[in-house]
Amino acid sequence: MLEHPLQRFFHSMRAKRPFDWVRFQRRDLLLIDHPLCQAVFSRQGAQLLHFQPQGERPLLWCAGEWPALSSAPVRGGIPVCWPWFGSHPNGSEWPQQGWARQREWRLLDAYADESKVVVSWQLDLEDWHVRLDARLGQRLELELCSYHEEDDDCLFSFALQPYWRVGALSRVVVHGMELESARGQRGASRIPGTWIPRGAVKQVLYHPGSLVLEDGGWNRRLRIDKNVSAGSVIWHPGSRPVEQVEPGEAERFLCIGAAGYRPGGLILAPGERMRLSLAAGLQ
Ligand SMILES: O=P(O)(O)OC[C@H]1O[C@@H](O)[C@H](O)[C@@H](O)[C@@H]1O
Repeated sequence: MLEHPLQRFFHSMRAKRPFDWVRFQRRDLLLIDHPLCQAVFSRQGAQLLHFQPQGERPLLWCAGEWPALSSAPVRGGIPVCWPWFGSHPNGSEWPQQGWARQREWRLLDAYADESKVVVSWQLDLEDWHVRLDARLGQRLELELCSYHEEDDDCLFSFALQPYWRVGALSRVVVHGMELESARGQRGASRIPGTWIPRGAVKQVLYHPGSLVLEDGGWNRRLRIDKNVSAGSVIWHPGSRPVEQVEPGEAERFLCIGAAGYRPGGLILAPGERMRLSLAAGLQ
């Protein structure tokens, strides 16, 4: 059995290296096959759906069956939430997590050399612009940069919310939380800061450091870095049924990402560039 539904393209690889396109479940997919990694982006949402460093198991989880409606977001990989994260501050009729996941992005650039693959995507929606730069090798690095050309300051938030593939959620421990629980306290570094996911979780933590996802099931440690000003978004549905997650599949992922977010939203001035970065690699 495949450990990721998109590994199928590399098992039967007739693809041109390092880049090729396929049409799959009503989406355009950019396949990347490089000596350092294999990866798949969807043009819809500029979503990195699959990433597997050479010699390792996949880092990302992705649903096997995608919505028939091609504008509906695929669950899995690294969704780009933009230009708002979570619910829209003004109304529930707006799509959860913004427009970016539904739209077709423009591929700006894709090239590779011995040490990396670089892929850049852009989405322009009237006066709003966002660019995603990805650098892939043994680890992955993503940077989002956004600005708008409205006349006034605007409410804004964005996030990269990865679904990390784990051997078994029940054997996961997350390290690095001590930085949050310790904020402002003396002797903080002595607080043992491990967190064991149990049940549903939905949180944004503010701390300057990295988190480490230790996966006892696959016996590996994933280090997750973000830019200092970003929050760490942590999400899992627990036993609640969620679209595109088959029974038992929720045991195979945990979302830990980066969010440029504050309750009520951030203010983005006209022309101001706001960046969000996320990097991850096995230790
Ligand atoms: O189902 P979606 O839109 O992909 O979002 C997944 C989850 O993402 C989290 O960030 C939100 O806090 C949850 O409310 C949401 O359910």
